[in-house]
Amino acid sequence: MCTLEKRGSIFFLTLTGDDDHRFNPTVIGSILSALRQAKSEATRGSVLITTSQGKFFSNGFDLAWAQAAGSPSKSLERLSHMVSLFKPVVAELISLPMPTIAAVQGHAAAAGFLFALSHDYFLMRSDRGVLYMSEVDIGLSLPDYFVSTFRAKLGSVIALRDVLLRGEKVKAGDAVRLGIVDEAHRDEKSLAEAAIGLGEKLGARKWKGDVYKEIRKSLYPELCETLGLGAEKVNSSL
Ligand SMILES: CCCCCCCCCCCCC/C=C/C(=O)SCCNC(=O)CCNC(=O)[C@H](O)C(C)(C)COP(=O)(O)OP(=O)(O)OC[C@H]1O[C@@H](n2cnc3c(N)ncnc32)[C@H](O)[C@@H]1OP(=O)(O)O
Repeated sequence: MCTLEKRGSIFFLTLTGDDDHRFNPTVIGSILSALRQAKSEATRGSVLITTSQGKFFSNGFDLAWAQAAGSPSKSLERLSHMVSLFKPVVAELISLPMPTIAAVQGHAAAAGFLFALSHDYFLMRSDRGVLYMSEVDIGLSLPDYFVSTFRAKLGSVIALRDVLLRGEKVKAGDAVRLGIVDEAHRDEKSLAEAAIGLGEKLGARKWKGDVYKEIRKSLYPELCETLGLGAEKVNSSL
């Protein structure tokens, strides 16, 4: 499950527990509620930092839950259901009226990688954890919003190929080199310190949340179309 706590101007969304933080309908629902709570409480200077406890940031959708459906067709229905449920999570992050930071302290695979990548800033520890899009290895196609997010966020065709078409397990140093991750930090403590430091620096700018989110959305027109996010009126003021 996840928790949301506010310390100063920073909202901390944490996937709790020492499991691999698989996304099933219950977990997805709790993440969505947390994001909507942060949105409702947002003020100028608010920032979101998302992290997890333990060895995993998230290992993606809960395939065991899908496979427990009792038949291949029902398993696919459950998987398709998770795909549909998770799309609003990405949409909330892309339209959240505050800067967002993913502090990835462990493995981020498949939908877990997508979750991290849906944040504005992506920080990772370098001593543990890999980024891995396993779909090509496990024979699953990629939903449209997965592809749109990666195409929006990864500027390099080499990175897109290595991650999505080659299923590379990418460590932090290589992820920085490929332009996937902003910063690699030697361990969990320095990662947390860096994420909070960045959050405080961004929060101090006191940006207007509705302007911030509309500028963010304007950067990713294909992704916003896939997510069904239209442009919204901004109350600009001088
Ligand atoms: C109605 C029907 C309509 C049809 C609809 C159909 C729908 C179709 C759409 C399908 C949906 C597609 C989208 C799917 C999304 C999903 O999320 S599906 C779920 C996918 N998830 C997975 O596949 C899980 C993938 N995870 C893994 O494979 C592993 O967990 C892992 C991430 C690779 C981690 O493996 P693990 O063995 O646990 O790793 P470790 O033991 O921690 O590490 C391995 C070794 O590497 C060393 N290491 C780790 N990190 C580092 C580092 N940063 N630096 C150095 N070394 C590192 C670690 O120490 C280990 O080394 P050894 O100890 O020496 O082995």
